[in-house]
Amino acid sequence: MTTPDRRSAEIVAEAKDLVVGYDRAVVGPINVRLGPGITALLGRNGAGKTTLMRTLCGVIPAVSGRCSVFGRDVSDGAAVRSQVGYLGHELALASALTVKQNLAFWREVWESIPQATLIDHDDLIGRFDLTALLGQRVRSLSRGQRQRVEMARLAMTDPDFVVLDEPLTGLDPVYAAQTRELLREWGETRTVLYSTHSVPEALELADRFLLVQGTDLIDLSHDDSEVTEQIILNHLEPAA
Ligand SMILES: Nc1ncnc2c1ncn2[C@@H]1O[C@H](COP(=O)(O)OP(=O)(O)OP(=O)(O)O)[C@@H](O)[C@H]1O
Repeated sequence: MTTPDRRSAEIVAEAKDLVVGYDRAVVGPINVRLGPGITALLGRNGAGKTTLMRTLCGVIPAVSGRCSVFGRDVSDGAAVRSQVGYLGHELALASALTVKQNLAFWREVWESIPQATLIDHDDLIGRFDLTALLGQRVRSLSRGQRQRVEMARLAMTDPDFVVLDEPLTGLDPVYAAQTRELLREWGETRTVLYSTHSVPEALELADRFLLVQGTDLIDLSHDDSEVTEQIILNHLEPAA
C-alpha cells in the first residue's frame, strides 16, 4: 500500500548525490528523501543495503555526497545521531557487560548530549520485556534476546529516523510478530527504513519500496500503481 500524502508531508532524512562504499563505490550517486512511514529496502545479497543504511546513519562516511536528518548532516555530531536509531549486524553492546550495565552506559552517553530526549528507564525495560535479562551478560544471550536489548538501546533516544538491517531475520514467531508490531507503531509517526529479503513481509509492512539494483536505488513506489511481488522480483538482478 502506498501513502504518498504522508510521505511528502515531511522530509526526515535525505541523501543528495550520495555515493556509498568502501575503497570502491558500491551504490550511487543516488538522491532520495524519506519521511514518516515504513520503507522497505530490498536487493540481492551483496547489493549494498547494509552499506547504504550504515552511511545514512553516519556509522560509516559517504564516499561523496551528503546525507542529512532534519536538514543536518549525519556526520554533524551526537545531537543529530540521537535522532537516528540504527540496528545493524554488528553489536553495539559490550558483550562482557550485563544488559543493565550496557543500558546504563548508553544512558550516560546520551545524558551528556543536552539535545537528546531520553525515554524513562523503567518504560524501556517494560516495553522490551527486559526485566529477566538485566543481570545477564550480553554474551550469554540468544540472538533474539540480544536483538531485544539492541532495540531498547536504539529506542532510548526516541529517534525520529529508525534504520533496521534485517530486523526480522532469525527471530522466533512470537518475537517476530512483536517486532512487526513495533515497526508498524514506529511507522505511524516515525521514518522507518528497514532491509529484508522477504518480499511478502515487505509487502505486508511497508508503504514504500526501494530496491538496490547495480549502483542505482530504484523507487518502486514512485507512482500510485500497486507494487506486487512480481514487480519486485522483476527488478532483482542476478547476484553480483
Ligand atoms: N567493510 C567492508 N569493506 C569493504 N567492502 C565491503 C565491506 N562490507 C561490505 N563490503 C562489500 O560491499 C558490497 C555491499 O555489501 P553489503 O553488506 O552492503 O550488501 P547487502 O546488500 O547488505 O548484502 P546482504 O543482503 O548479503 O546482507 C559487497 O560487495 C561487499 O563485499
